[in-house]
Amino acid sequence: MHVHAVLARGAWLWGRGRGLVERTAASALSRAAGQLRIEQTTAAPLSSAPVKEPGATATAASRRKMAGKLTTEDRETKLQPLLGNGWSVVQNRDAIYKEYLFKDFNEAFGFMSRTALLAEKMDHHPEWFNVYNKVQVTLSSHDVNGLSQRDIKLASFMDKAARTVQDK
Ligand SMILES: C[C@H](O)[C@H](O)[C@H]1CNC2=NC(N)=NC(=O)C2=N1
Repeated sequence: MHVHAVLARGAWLWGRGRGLVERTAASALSRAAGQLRIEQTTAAPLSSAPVKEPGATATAASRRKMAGKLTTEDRETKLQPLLGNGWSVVQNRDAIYKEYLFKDFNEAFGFMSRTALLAEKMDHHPEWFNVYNKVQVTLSSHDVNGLSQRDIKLASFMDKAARTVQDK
């Protein structure tokens, strides 16, 4: 083969090789994107699943009561245990506050991820602030402008989630 023909064939093969690499990379990317879409599709029903609240089988009257502000009795029986576990009542607002400290960002974010899943299911979201290993949380129910049973439930869950990620 003439030297030019060899060079031309070499260049053609090189171009083909590059094309193959690019096509392989592109199909890997689209597979990854496809997986992402699948994950999003399968995750969607979970996040929009109806919430099974503890009061789901209660009467309409008791359901209304559960959704409302905590009563004085609730505050003694349900809020007190949280106040003995790092939560404090916010000044000038019917809300509770706690600061969680983790080993690192990974632990803090794991805690936030676990919390986010329940928060979305409950349609009840924490006000929170994270820097590195610290998560500051305020809980209150905007619709009743104060503390409700939902804050007790979310606070208790967050304490459990924090212990779970810290034990790992
Ligand atoms: C429209 C929507 O259901 C409400 O805004 C939800 C969303 N998340 C919420 N989160 C909190 N913490 N309190 C609420 O009252 C509340 N209400």
